[in-house]
Amino acid sequence: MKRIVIALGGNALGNNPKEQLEHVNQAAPAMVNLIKLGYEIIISHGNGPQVGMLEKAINMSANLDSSIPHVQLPECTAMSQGYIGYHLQNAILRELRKQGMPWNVATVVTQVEVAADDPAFQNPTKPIGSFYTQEDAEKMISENPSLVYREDSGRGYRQMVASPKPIDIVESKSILNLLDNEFIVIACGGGGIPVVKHGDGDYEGALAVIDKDISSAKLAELVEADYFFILTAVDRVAIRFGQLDQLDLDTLTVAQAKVYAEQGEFAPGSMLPKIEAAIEFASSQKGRKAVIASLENAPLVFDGKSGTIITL
Ligand SMILES: Nc1ncnc2c1ncn2[C@@H]1O[C@H](COP(=O)(O)OP(=O)(O)O)[C@@H](O)[C@H]1O
Ligand SMILES: NC(=O)OP(=O)(O)O
Repeated sequence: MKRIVIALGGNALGNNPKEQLEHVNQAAPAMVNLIKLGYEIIISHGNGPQVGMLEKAINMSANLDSSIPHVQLPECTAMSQGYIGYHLQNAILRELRKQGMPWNVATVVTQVEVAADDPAFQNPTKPIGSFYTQEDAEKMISENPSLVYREDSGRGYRQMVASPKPIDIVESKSILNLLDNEFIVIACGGGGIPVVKHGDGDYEGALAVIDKDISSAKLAELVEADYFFILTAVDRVAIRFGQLDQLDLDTLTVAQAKVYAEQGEFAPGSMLPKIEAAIEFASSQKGRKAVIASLENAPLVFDGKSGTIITL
């Protein structure tokens, strides 16, 4: 049976529980339809806005009320996996029931190993949380100089955190076992909880947020996927993005994508990791297709009528 990995963008999931429910409910029928067509699906998702919201909400409360503990990024990613997985698995289960399909759904709390000496720990590039004006961002930096805020794809200023490269999916055996037993698996949420492996085999959480597109490419490799859909907030990858002469692309070869990436066409921390993940997947084996498209138009995307297709 052919396998499809679907990576859902954290920004495309909306800014609050109500919006998130609407977005996953809208996408669920199209995902279940893929199962009807004979594919196995594996779902991953981002958590940029959500992990930032959790981290800020809990730590601001902890600053005001000593009975509330401070929490760090790995715990916040774990929470975001539960929060997003809960909505996703319910939306898919409801759709499966409606269609009388006997599949099960499971969200796997997934840890992803990173290297303790990854240089990314010294150079924060992953945008998390809400978008702010430059003035608000400068105010927050003056209150806490250890924070980094930078502009994110013309959408405003966001907090930047370290984003080390994923090395290995700790729960890979559980994911494969669930797939072999007819489960729709939701895994690697928020790129996975970043962990460093110690000599004794124990894992320790790392202060970072892994890019979910790069982790999803690892997930696609693990499950030997045939297709890799990266669903975000734009219909297609563009060159000259945001300019008057923006050009949306229907197709992109790996070679073209590399050239455009070198020319700086894709914003770091947003479109660039999607392109890198698509290149990694499409290059790994001839015939593999990666598609970057919008979550909102998921039915059209799975029908081949929207999105940018990246092939070797
Ligand atoms: N060249 C480009 N083509 C299309 N979108 C781009 C490009 N460069 C930057 N972007 C921006 O990247 C965003 C996708 O990244 P992001 O919001 O981080 O994704 P996610 O949905 O995974 O959270 C798009 O919505 C768009 O605003
Ligand atoms: N963790 C992560 O990559 O999240 P986004 O897709 O929301 O940026």
